[in-house]
Amino acid sequence: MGGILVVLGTRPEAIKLAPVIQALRRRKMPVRVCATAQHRELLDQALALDGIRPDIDLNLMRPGQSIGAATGRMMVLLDKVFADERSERVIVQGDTATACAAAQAAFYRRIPVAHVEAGLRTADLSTPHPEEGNRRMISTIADWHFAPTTAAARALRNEGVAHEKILVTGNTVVDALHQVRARLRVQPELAGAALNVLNRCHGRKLVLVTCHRRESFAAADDIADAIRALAMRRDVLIALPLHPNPAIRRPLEQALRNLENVALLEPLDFAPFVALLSAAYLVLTDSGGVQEEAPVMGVPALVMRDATERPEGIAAGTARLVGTDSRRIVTEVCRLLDDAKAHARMSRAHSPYGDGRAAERIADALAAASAESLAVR
Ligand SMILES: CC(=O)N[C@@H]1[C@@H](OP(=O)(O)OP(=O)(O)OC[C@H]2O[C@@H](n3ccc(=O)[nH]c3=O)[C@H](O)[C@@H]2O)O[C@H](CO)[C@@H](O)[C@@H]1O
Repeated sequence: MGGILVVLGTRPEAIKLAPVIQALRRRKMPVRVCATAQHRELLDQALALDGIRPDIDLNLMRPGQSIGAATGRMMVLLDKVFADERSERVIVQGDTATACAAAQAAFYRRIPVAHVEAGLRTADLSTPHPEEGNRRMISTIADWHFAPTTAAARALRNEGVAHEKILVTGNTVVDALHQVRARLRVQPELAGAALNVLNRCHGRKLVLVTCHRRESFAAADDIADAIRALAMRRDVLIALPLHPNPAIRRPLEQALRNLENVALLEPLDFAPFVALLSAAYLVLTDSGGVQEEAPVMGVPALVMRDATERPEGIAAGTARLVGTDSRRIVTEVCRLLDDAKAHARMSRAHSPYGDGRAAERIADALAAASAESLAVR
C-alpha cells in the first residue's frame, strides 16, 4: 500500500483536512484516510459534505472515556494501522488527542509526520488544556510544519524548529470556507437548516453563538445567564447550534429552552453554519475555527476565552477576548448592538489566516518531498 495516510478524528479536522485530501488527490498522490472518530457524529457530518469516506474507521469513541485512555487506545490501534498500511507519511492537523496520538505512533515507527496548522500557541501550557500541550508535543516530532501564519512560524523557530522544515501556508479553513461559499452561491438550498433561522429574523439582528470547549464547561451557567439576559432584548435573534457533549449541551438547553428569540439548534452541517455566520451581526464563540472564519466574512467575533492562540484577529480589531463572565459578555454584546461605529470598526473583512490556497501549498510541498525521496532510492 504505502503512500500518505491522513488521520483525523473531529469535525474541525475533517473541515480543515478535506481541502488537503482533495489537493493531494488532484496530484494523483496515493492518499488514504483513517478516522479515529474521536467525535463520531460531528466527524461524519463534516466528512459527508466533501464526500470523503474514511478508508479505515477505528470508531473508538466510548462514553466517559478519559483523554489518556482514549489516547492509549488510539496509539495501539494506529500502530497496527501504520504497520498494515505500510504508510510512508502521516498527516495530522491541529491539536486534538487524535493528532497527538497519530503523530506519536508514527514517530515510533519512524514514519515522517506532516503537521497542518502548526505553531499555534497561547504560551501557557494549561490554556487551553490539553490542546496547547498536544500541539507542542506534535511540533517536537513532526518533519513538516505547515504554519498558518508568520506568527505561528516564528513561534516554531523560537522553539528550535529548523527554518527549512517550516512552510507558511495559510490556514486550510479559509480554503474550505471559499469552497463552501462558492457552492452556496450556486446551490443556496445547501443552507438547509439555516434558512429557517433566517426566516425567523424579521429584521432583528442575528447573534450566532457557539460553545463547546472543555474550559467553557465550568462556565456553562454563566454563559447561559448571559444569553438569557441578551434574550430580553427584542431586537435580537440568538441562534445557538448545540454541541452534543452533554456537559455543555444540558445546562444551555435547560436554561434557554422556550425563549422566543433563542433558536436552539442541532449541530449544523458546515454549509448551513457558514450561511448563518455570514448573515450574523456578530458571533459569540469559544471556537478556534470560528475565530478564523469570522474575519473573512467581516463578522465581529467576541471570544469567550481568556487567551487565544489566534492573536491576528485581535490585533486587527475584528475579534475581542471577552472571557466567560456573564456581565462582561452582556456588556460587550450590547456595546456592538447599540454602537454602530464600534460595530463598523470590528466588521472590516480581512483574512489574516490565509488566502484560500493553503492546501495547494501543502500538497505541492509534499509532492516535492515525495519526488525527492523517490530520486534518492
Ligand atoms: C484550542 C482550539 O481552538 N482548538 C481548535 C479545535 O477546534 P474548534 O474549536 O475550531 O472546533 P469546533 O468549534 O467544534 O469546530 C469549528 C468548525 O466547525 C464549524 N461548525 C461549527 C458549528 C456547527 O454547528 N457546525 C459547523 O460546521 C465551524 O465553521 C468551524 O469550521 O480543534 C481543531 C482541530 O485540531 C483545531 O484546529 C483548533 O485549533
